[in-house]
Amino acid sequence: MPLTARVEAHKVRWGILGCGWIASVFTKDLLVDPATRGVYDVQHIVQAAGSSSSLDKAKEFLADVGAPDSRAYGSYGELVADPNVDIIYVATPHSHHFANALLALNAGKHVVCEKPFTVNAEQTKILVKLARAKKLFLMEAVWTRFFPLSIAVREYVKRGQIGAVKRVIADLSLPQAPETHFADSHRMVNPDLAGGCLLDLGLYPLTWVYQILYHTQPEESRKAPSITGSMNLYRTGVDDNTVVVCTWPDTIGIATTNLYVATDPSAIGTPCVKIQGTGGEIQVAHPAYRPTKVTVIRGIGPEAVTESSEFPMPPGHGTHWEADAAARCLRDGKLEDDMMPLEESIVIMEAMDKVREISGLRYPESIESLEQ
Ligand SMILES: NC(=O)C1=CN([C@@H]2O[C@H](COP(=O)(O)OP(=O)(O)OC[C@H]3O[C@@H](n4cnc5c(N)ncnc54)[C@H](OP(=O)(O)O)[C@@H]3O)[C@@H](O)[C@H]2O)C=CC1
Ligand SMILES: O=C1OC[C@@H](O)[C@H](O)[C@H]1O
Repeated sequence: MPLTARVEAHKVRWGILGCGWIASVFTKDLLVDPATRGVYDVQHIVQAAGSSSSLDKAKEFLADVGAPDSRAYGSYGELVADPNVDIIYVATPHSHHFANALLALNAGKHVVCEKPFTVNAEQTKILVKLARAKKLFLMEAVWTRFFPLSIAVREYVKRGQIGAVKRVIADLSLPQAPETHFADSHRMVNPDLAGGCLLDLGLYPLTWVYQILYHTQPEESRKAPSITGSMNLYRTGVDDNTVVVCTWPDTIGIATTNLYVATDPSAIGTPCVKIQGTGGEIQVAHPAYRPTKVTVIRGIGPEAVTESSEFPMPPGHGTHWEADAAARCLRDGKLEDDMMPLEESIVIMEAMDKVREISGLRYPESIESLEQ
């Protein structure tokens, strides 16, 4: 038994806001015994779930995920008012994150909010300011950052194992031609729900660009890059093909996303992230949001040494690591997590704002609104 097992685990009581697909994945992950991933210092309790549709939906959700005895609510307002809930997980469409996170913070709850944090950077800044004023924990749920694989890759880069990184190319393209995959009302392509591939999928290649080229820098010397980019717009007006170019003084990151082509067309684990240094390259196998394999190529040319490492997923889908990180912050009285700092969420939101501005993609005023 590990030494840490003797210390009582810190228990965190979660309230799930919105009973859709990712809420189900996340809640099931909360219910996985943390010991199965070597975690002994925190534990998760699914205290309650709230649905804006109906009480029955919340009850069915809880029964389906395996928490039938947890408290069900037929509104988000009732959920955030539950005194037995410590932290709210916001799992609604992009368009609703700002209002839902505000609701939870104003009710005095800590918040983990699904990606992208909000529709635009100004909304994120308002949430950050409010959370700080109320001394509440706040985090964007970019689960990939918390994977042991991501931590290892950041370490390789920091230790200079591939020399100076001169370029990161990252892609998340899923062949889901919207004409055949999504009704125009679906959250992926519906402007009223802040759809489009940049906010939904592009956030992952951007995550790779930033967690390598920005996050690995000492905090005090992190600088936002200059941003340019381009988009194709689908018939509903949201993007279905986007490129973001992030330029720092001595390195460049390119993040791409597309709803028609595939990063990994023959499903052989094609690299979705290429971290290219003066002394080699790190390749992360598709998919950028849930990778399990990394290849490090040391050297360049015939002498190069190639080594692949697998990072098998422990029981669960993989969103549990971000939950563990949030729980530790609550235990330690920290208001944000070092792996997904609030300032970095803002910088990435600003990059997405910039490309939307260049390409003329603006969502309806009601959801771009800063009104609280
Ligand atoms: N981390 C990850 O891997 C993933 C993250 N996501 C993110 O999670 C969020 C939700 O995505 P997903 O779970 O796929 O979406 P779903 O459509 O499956 O679920 C969203 C839920 O939000 C609630 N909701 C509130 N208002 C609306 C509205 N106007 N229209 C539709 N739903 C509404 C509904 O729950 P109720 O009726 O109970 O209130 C609905 O079930 C997005 O931000 C997305 O980017 C999505 C997939 C994977
Ligand atoms: O976050 C996500 O990751 C996986 C995708 O399939 C999904 O659309 C997206 O929201």
